[in-house]
Amino acid sequence: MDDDIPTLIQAEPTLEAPPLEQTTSESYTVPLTIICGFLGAGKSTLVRRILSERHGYRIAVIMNDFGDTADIEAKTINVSSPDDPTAESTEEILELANGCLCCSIKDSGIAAIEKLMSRKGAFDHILLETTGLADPGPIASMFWQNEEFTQGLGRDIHLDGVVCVVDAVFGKQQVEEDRSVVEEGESLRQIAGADVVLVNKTDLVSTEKVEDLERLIGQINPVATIHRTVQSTIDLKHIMGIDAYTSKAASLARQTLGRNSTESGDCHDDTCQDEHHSHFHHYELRGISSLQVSVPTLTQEAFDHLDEWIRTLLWENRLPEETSTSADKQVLRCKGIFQTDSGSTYVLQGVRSIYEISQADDINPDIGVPDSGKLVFIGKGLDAKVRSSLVNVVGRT
Ligand SMILES: Nc1nc2c(ncn2[C@@H]2O[C@H](COP(=O)(O)OP(=O)(O)OP(=O)(O)O)[C@@H](O)[C@H]2O)c(=O)[nH]1
Repeated sequence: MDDDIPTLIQAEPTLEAPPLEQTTSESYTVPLTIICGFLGAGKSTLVRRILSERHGYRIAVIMNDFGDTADIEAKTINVSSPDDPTAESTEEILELANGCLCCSIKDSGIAAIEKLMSRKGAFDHILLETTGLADPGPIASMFWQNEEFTQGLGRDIHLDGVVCVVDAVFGKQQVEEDRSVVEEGESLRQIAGADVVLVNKTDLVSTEKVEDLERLIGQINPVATIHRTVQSTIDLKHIMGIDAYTSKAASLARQTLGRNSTESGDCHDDTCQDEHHSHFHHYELRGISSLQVSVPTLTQEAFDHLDEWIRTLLWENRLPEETSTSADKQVLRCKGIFQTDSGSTYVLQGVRSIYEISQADDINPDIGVPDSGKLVFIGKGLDAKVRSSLVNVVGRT
């Protein structure tokens, strides 16, 4: 494949779209959204819509190949390099009629993104479509808090969120029957790693079936926002600019974590025996489950213990009180919001072994201070022992 970058003609947005978060400062980085989803769930439909609709956003879409865009009219197909116009045609980047760019990722994702970034300014947001079988975790951690990445491409890009498209017709069956990997299905990992889940093809099933699937998704991933879609039609503000990996997401974190606690009946009492309350519904599928614990205001000492607890579990696959590591314990995603007695609010974000606890800097006074914090861990082997260990740590106030 030719390494040169084709010339692009800069296009203005066709419609006035709400501005995506952007500043003119040098430190501005382009948000990147990862789109994953079950086979046949509607990922290409979503991408095709984004590439052809007059939504007014300038989005660069990176996809596995251009096959899916064959029926989309490209405004310009740039096949030669500005430095070497005789260079062989590669069709690496297409500019589409609505101002979006489409970039192939046939060989290496990073190479495609590097090429794309030389066009920074021609687009405001990157969508990266993964194959139907991809687990988004390793891809997300490549773009988030990865030192090598941060020193290179990461200067220009930040991870905005992970969107998973789920088939409303076969979603439940796919989750329950997926045995592409022994013991742990990829579809489970896709839901576990998502910040937003689109339950697509809701035109084909009853409301009861959609609700049933949403319950299942909520049990696997209690912190993801779920939207119902037909033909993957969604207001793009729900999947872009969600800023799911920064402390700016405090309001969002509070919404999703708070929402879950109301909907699932979590009473914030870890000793509660009420079987209707979510923390006693230990839902587990092929070892993957979620663990939710409410957190009182923490002292600095308890904060330090919590940090150590998270570090030990994520990095060493064990609890601090255990001596041996266990491959059966693995955190795929964690999220949380809590306060300390110094009056600060902190947001926890984690993807696999990488995590960050950052001070929330956008507390919206209208939302108010939560009466209780919350931590959510999604992964393997998060059983009652792990739960009581965590409760013990955050209880040391
Ligand atoms: N009835 C109905 N059909 C849909 C909907 N969304 C997508 N489809 C159809 O479902 C089929 C699969 O959609 P795609 O968008 O290709 O799915 P995909 O996730 O990209 O598939 P893979 O790339 O093979 O994993 C296509 O025939 C779509 O037209 C929907 O909301 N309702």
